[in-house]
Amino acid sequence: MSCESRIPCIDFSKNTEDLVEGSEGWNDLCKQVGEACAKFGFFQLVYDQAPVKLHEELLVGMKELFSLSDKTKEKNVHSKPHRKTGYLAKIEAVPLFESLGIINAHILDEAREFTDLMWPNDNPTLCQTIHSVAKMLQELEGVVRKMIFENLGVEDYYDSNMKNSDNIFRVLKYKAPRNDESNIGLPPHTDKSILAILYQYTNGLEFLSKEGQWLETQPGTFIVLAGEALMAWSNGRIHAPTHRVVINGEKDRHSYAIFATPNEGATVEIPKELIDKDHPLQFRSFDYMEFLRYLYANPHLDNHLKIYAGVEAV
Ligand SMILES: O=C(O)CCC(=O)C(=O)O
Ligand SMILES: [Fe+2]
Repeated sequence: MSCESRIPCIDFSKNTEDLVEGSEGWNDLCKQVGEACAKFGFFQLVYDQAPVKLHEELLVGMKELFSLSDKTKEKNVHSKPHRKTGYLAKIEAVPLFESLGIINAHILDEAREFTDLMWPNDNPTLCQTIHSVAKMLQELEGVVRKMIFENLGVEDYYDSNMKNSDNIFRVLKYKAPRNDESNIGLPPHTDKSILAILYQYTNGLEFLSKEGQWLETQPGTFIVLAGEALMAWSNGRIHAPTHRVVINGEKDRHSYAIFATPNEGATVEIPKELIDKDHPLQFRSFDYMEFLRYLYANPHLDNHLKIYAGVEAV
């Protein structure tokens, strides 16, 4: 799989040894991942170990899922304050967009709870598919996070950081716009999560480069992107990129993603090792769920994190 040349592309499949911690390949990947996350905040990830069949099965299941009645999909109520764990649709600002989120679907019982809710008569195939994909992405996210921490020299924080996070697996659908509708599937935004790993079946996801250009990504590879929780935690060393979704063509667009986020009660606190004369403290410690509550209570604001937890330079 080739990548757009202006976008960092990191190959995890070249050699299985590369994913063995401490190997030469691992150290090289840590550097590539760390640099891409600092400079761009995202990269395309080649990971051939992901069976093509799994993406195809999930797409079939996703279409089945989205064709259920609204009443059924609305049963997937979000766990507060994470709106993204529930059913999101019919939002005025994003009329083409629809999504269903499941918290910790890498745990089989959680995936089953979701499919049982949608299909009281069972859908064991989709339950298994969701679980397998979420598990693969959850593991992959853990590897990427470890590489970032190693590259920043703060790997001692890795275990507690992982322990204090959850993941949200989401399937997303964007209706093809009618002639009189805008083709913006999701307007420009930054994610509030730690890291997301996303797969798009058709193109449409675009990133704003630091130079102000929109960069298109290709379908068929995983895309890793950093969110504001990681940007803040890293004292601004990791970039949380602005991105948007544009619907090209006349077909509905589907994607799926895992979003790692701090869990209930978790505090985002910058490690002391990442604060120095050249990198003064940018954010005070904050409770992540409280931040989300603030965010949802103030939808009219921009730059929530800076206002909520930013430390003025002295
Ligand atoms: O569907 C996509 O490609 C992107 C979704 C996204 O950016 C989000 O859910 O935050
Ligand atoms: Fe996003």
